[in-house]
Amino acid sequence: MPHGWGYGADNGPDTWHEKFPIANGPRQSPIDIVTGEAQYDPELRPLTLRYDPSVSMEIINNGHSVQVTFADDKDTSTLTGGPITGTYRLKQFHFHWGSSDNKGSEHTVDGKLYPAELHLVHWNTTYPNFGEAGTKSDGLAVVGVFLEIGDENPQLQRVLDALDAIKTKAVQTSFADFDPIMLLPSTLDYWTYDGSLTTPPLLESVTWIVCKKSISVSSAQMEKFRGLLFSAEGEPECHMVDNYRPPQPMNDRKVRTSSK
Ligand SMILES: NS(=O)(=O)c1ccc(C(=O)NCC(=O)NCCc2c[nH]cn2)cc1
Ligand SMILES: [Cu+2]
Ligand SMILES: [Zn+2]
Repeated sequence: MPHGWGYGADNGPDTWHEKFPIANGPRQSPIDIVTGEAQYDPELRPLTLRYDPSVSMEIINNGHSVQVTFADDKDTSTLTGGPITGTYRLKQFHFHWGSSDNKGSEHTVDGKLYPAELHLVHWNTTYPNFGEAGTKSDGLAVVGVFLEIGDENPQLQRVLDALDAIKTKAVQTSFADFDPIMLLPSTLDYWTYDGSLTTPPLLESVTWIVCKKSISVSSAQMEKFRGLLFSAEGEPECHMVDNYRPPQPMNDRKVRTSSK
């Protein structure tokens, strides 16, 4: 996957518009969630996440994040309900994090940055595959979960224990029987808005569903994420940190919330 974008000074978020002009589009992500302006919508349904751990496949360092991929050729791991209609299939989850505990999330809440953010990426099964869905305004749905410094999170530990095997870019290893439901907070109240992928190609095809409740991560666990490298084996080491895009203009969008 030879391409130039990244999070450095010369290829970071402020340069992405050069190759991806949609970076200045009307429905870009992430955003700052202004809680006082979020509108309660009684028509929003509860999220229904039905995940089957047997379809987790690999864990990959793709040069931007650590990603766990799922077999998505059947309706085995799905998202329904919430703000979406129809069935969306889980394709992958990944994280964004900072070089220190005071930053790292992509979405912010009343200006607050969290140390990390988990993204569970789903695509609308009315389209034939993820690639096609990515070109449709209702093609993708990403569930975002904030990580907050606190107790060590045992559910995360299995992901973190795999990181030593995928330290450098483009390395992957098998990662079977992982149930991402274990990574979700206890209650699934959420904010939702129409947005985009937060990395190139920045496609404006994402219904964002950001959980109000965070999950815990210890500072020591955060250090494990920071041990990953953006760089490939044999290249000068560049630690994978601050792989987050800052909040983008809201323009004329509204954030709705599932609870008062
Ligand atoms: N942060 S986020 O908004 O949740 C998100 C951002 C990008 C993608 C994506 O799917 N992006 C193209 C792609 O196919 N990405 C994998 C292949 C790849 C790219 N670079 C290295 N491997 C999915 C979710
Ligand atoms: Cu890439
Ligand atoms: Zn992401």
